[in-house]
Amino acid sequence: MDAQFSQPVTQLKGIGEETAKQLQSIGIKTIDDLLHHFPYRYEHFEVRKITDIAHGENATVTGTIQTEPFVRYYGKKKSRMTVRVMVDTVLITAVFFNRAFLRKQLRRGETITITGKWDQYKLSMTVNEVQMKRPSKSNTIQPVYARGKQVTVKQLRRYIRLAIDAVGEKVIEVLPEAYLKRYKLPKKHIALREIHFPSSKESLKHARRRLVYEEFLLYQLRMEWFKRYIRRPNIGRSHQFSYEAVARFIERLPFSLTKAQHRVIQEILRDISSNRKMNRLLQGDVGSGKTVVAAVVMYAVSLAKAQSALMVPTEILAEQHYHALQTFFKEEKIEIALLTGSTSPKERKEWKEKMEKGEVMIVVGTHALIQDDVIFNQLGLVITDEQHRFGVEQRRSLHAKGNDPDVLFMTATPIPRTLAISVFGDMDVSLLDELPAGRKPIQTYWVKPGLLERVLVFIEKEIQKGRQAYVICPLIEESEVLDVQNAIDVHTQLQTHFPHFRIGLLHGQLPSKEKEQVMQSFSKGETHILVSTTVVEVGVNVPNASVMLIYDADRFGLAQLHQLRGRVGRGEHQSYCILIADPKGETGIERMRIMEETEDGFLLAEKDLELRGPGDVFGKKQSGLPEFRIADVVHDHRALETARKDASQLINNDVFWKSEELIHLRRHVQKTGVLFHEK
Ligand SMILES: Nc1ncnc2c1ncn2[C@@H]1O[C@H](COP(=O)(O)OP(=O)(O)OP(=O)(O)O)[C@@H](O)[C@H]1O
Repeated sequence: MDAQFSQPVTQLKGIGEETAKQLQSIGIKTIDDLLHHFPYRYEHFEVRKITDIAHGENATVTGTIQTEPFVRYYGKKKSRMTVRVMVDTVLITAVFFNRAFLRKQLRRGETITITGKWDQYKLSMTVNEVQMKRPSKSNTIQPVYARGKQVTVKQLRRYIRLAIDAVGEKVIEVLPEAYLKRYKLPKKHIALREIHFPSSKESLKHARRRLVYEEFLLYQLRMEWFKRYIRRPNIGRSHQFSYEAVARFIERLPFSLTKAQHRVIQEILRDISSNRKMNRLLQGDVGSGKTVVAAVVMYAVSLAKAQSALMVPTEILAEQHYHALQTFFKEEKIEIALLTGSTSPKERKEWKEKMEKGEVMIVVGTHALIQDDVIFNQLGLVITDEQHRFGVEQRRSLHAKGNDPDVLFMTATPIPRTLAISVFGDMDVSLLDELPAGRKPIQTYWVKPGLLERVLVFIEKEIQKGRQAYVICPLIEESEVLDVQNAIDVHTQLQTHFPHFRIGLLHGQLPSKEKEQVMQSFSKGETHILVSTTVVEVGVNVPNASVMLIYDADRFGLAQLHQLRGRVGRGEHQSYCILIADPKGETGIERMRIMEETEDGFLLAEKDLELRGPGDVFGKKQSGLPEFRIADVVHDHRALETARKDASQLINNDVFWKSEELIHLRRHVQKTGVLFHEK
């Protein structure tokens, strides 16, 4: 970033063309690249007293060599070398495997520092690391770098040392003095030196803090700049409608809205009535009632004589939303269209004509909505539900159908707020953080597969009470490979077990019509149990269902389990989620426990992130999370939040555009080609 260091590495004394080539193989071209090639971990060598080290522990000691090395070879390459070393007042044996080449250096009387595994009974240490001297301090921390095939960590350390020494204090300080003071952050040149060659744990911590903050601040400044200035000329349509009419519509709904629903509706209505294009993310935990929010907003848009499109990822969901909207709009004279892959050509033609003429104000559909031949008369609002499932391309093409329509993304995937900001930083976020009144907490139990019989007895009782149950089996196709329960088998087993119950089977390979029928009959209460793959994960709403049984639960992400669990507890009945799993590792056990303990989707998502990393929560490819050089959006989320606030303050203050001190930040912001989000 700093102009003076954008020179090639060959400018450093000691780095020739050959080395430069090797460095290039790991993406290092300039001095600046070298400076910012941060260690991904550190090795800590803390010299300890031999008497303080427990048997089997890995530790570092220093001592004097007492004997000549003794080497024994096995075959051509293998060797075991021992040497006696006086450490403190204990004579120990240092054991080196396959390092006979060190023989000449291990001279009697020399001081060495060794790191390895201590055997208290044999008084020996199996050595991993050796330094032929006493360390200058009792505490040394060595950086470990990501390296290529051609460059070793040792070489990298040397080259980076060259770069650090060459630039010295000349590194440009991008952060304003006031910020350094406020957060007690070291200056850039100190932080760079300490991150590569820490003088203590403490100074390493501060160096990292500083670099993380800087990285986040620069990122957030670009986001804010984008939000305030780039987006500003993007003037959307101002939808004019009567707030009273909307209030009356809300009055007519079959239930009264929660406070959160009211608040979120206000936020969205304000957006659509302003002439700034809306770009908003509505996050609501499972069952928080997002559909009705969408209905109210679409109603308002229809009052403004514009059309709305509600795009959902599956046909089942499209059907369901369509039915829900019909109940909400039952007393209105507003026609609603349903457009999915299984809409008949005749119906499709009719709907399309009506949409083009502007006779249909609300359209619900799957990706069938975005085909080229679908033309809107006056598309004013696009709502996409579960946006993670749509590719950017699909969304873009729907937006393109309107004259810059307002956009609302709805998601039940609980993205922790900080992540939401880093992913969708250029969006406003609304939160539905309240469940409708009268919901009882879902009771979650984790059981081992051996207890299945008892679980089935329990399900039987619930069905006798008039309730229904879901049974989820993961992945129909890959059952052999992954050794998962096969939905078809489970369906057959259950039919044998419960001959008097009607049991439906739902999976992705069924023809759409059949899927729809299966879902409909479960929805109407005609089937008692629905055996399904994860197709029902998103959005399915059958309030009478009170049991969610999940096989092989440890194969799912927590966020996904939470989604599945959210299919029950949607009415007034006490509901249960039963997780069948036999996780082997600690993490797996921990995950099942967390599911038992918490029902808060956001907390779960944070836990999931901690345990598995963001890629796994959102699916590696579609995670869309920006990559940072040193910062970690999960672990450093506080810094991310601080940086976001600071960035917003800076950008909105005139001083930012004038101050001499802020020139470097300003330059950074104005660089183009950094806005990769949804543009
Ligand atoms: N304020 C309310 N009072 C009572 N019931 C409500 C309220 N809001 C929504 N509901 C009902 O709660 C159920 C869940 O609502 P909805 O399907 O919109 O949830 P959602 O937020 O889309 O959840 P998910 O992401 O799990 O699908 C529906 O049956 C809906 O009619």
